[in-house]
Amino acid sequence: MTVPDVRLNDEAMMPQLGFGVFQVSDEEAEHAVEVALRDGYRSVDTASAYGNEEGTGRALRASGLPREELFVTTKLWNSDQGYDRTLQAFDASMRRLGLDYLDLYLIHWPMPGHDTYMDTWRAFEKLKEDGRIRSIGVSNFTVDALRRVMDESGTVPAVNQIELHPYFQQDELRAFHQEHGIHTEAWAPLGQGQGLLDDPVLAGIAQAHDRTPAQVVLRWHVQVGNVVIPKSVTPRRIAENIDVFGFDLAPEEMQAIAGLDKGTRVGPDPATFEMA
Ligand SMILES: NC(=O)C1=CN([C@@H]2O[C@H](COP(=O)(O)OP(=O)(O)OC[C@H]3O[C@@H](n4cnc5c(N)ncnc54)[C@H](OP(=O)(O)O)[C@@H]3O)[C@@H](O)[C@H]2O)C=CC1
Ligand SMILES: O=C(O)C(=O)[C@@H](O)[C@H](O)C(=O)CO
Repeated sequence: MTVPDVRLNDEAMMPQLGFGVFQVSDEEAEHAVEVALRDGYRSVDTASAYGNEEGTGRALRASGLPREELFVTTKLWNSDQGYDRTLQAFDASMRRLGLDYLDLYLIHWPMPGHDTYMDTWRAFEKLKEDGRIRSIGVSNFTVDALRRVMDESGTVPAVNQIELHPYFQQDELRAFHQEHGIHTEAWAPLGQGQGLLDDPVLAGIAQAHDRTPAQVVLRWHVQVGNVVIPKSVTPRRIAENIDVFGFDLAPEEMQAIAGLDKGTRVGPDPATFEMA
């Protein structure tokens, strides 16, 4: 299974579908990433906060795949924000991953009340200038935080990784990303497996294509243009989730899914999430 790439605003290419490892132990991540890489995934999304960078790194090395065929993302946790702390946290993540460069580094949350994301971003720019990171981006950033990063640094984040699924479609933020050349990456693309996958509209579309509701949701993301990083530790689902490039949703099916938006999150609100 080959996944198409998207071109980021710094000209780097990123697979449109990757593999997420939130809420997966280090050992489980090693096994799940090995399965995913065998099934054709080439992009992996981890974070220092997930506690599984080491297992992820072991699986990447065990795959024997050339480094340039892999796209690895990790994230700077909230308690490491600030210029010097970021440089140290990056080194620690790279040691755990066992990599000598990173494809994409994200500020995990803006924590606007702490007011440290600008210093953090300057460290990201330095790491990119030094060739240690290919692309720098953010996660859970609001329009206000994105504007400030762009206005004060002059650098446009390559990616904003945000909660996004049919029940929480983020039209306004996606439009802002499009206007400024920021790529939208969807976390919890399957709504974290809660409720969404039982939706009767998705069930009907899935039945019409002889696919599963999860495949329909992931196909919707792909056709909308999002980068997606579904997580699973179940081998059958890992294979199913990457098998979404052999069918198309019709305009009326895309429209029906657009109509499912409830504006309800499964995760924290970035405007107020300050956990450090
Ligand atoms: N930047 C951020 O703040 C955040 C980033 N993320 C990133 O995004 C990734 C994806 O988001 P995540 O929160 O994990 O949620 P997802 O939307 O990917 O859902 C994962 C859940 O769905 C289940 N599932 C997966 N595939 C299927 C399927 N085909 N059919 C039915 N159920 C399925 C999984 O079960 P099982 O594993 O048991 O198969 C798991 O319970 C994370 O792993 C992480 O990398 C996530 C949260 C926040
Ligand atoms: O998974 C992530 O990447 C997250 O940041 C979230 O899970 C977040 O830490 C959270 O949900 C805390 O309750």
